[in-house]
Amino acid sequence: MSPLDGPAALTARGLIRDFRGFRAVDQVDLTVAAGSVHALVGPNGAGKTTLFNLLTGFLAPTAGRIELDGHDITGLPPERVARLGVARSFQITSLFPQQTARTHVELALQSGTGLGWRFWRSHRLLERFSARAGELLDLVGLGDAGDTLAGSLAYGRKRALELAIALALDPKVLLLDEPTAGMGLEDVDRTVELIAAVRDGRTVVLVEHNMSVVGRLADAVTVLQAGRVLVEGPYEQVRTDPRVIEAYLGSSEGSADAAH
Ligand SMILES: Nc1ncnc2c1ncn2[C@@H]1O[C@H](COP(=O)(O)OP(=O)(O)OP(=O)(O)O)[C@@H](O)[C@H]1O
Repeated sequence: MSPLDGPAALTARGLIRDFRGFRAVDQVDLTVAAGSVHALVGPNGAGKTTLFNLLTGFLAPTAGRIELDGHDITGLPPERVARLGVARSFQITSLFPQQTARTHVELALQSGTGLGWRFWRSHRLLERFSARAGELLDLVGLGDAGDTLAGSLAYGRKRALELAIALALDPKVLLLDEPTAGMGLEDVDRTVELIAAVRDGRTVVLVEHNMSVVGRLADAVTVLQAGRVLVEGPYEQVRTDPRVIEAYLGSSEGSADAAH
């Protein structure tokens, strides 16, 4: 059975977000099936990041409702949303260049929220988490980099570290914001394999521009345009939808695959 036939993990109904009169997200309905990989795609400015921020509590909606496993989480602050099991990958800017990869994961494990570094503790306390931190580093392919300073990691490995930090929360729903952005082909392939490995037992929502990555990972795709849902459905159906091709290429020729 496809996860798309099962229950929803995350839903949005009539979601609206205005910025000083400008409607960035406009009446969005979204259903993310439990256990699925669900991609959010769309041209620049379509509202993907804003929607992501709404789903994780980083922004409050102007109107509408968000449910996690059927429970209303609308308007909850990001810490609460994270504790309920929704984690997002960190941006590289939130890594501490002078701390090791292992320390980052230990701190995320001990914070219990996956959100941050506000409860800085002693190294002795952190040691409690070192075995689990090692497992998570192994999982994302950083098993050999535990003692490496985050600032010295290559770009693709920094992104892998962000993923390990997000996974420290053991989230039910993992949100990944452009996980392959700025990567060379090799790192893209590694990241796709990594996401395929960590999706087991979880729901993954990803914003992704690279349609080949979407095709390899996503069960379902929501295409946004000008803040609205243009098309939603299984990947194979969405990629050949004339409205999607039009939105990406501005003509009915070609295919969404060309829109990297
Ligand atoms: N804080 C803000 N204040 C005002 N306008 C905003 C704000 N955040 C986003 N917007 C506007 O909302 C629209 C949607 O932006 P958003 O970043 O969500 O799009 P996106 O689909 O993620 O684009 P991209 O692919 O370029 O990241 C854009 O027109 C943007 O300028």
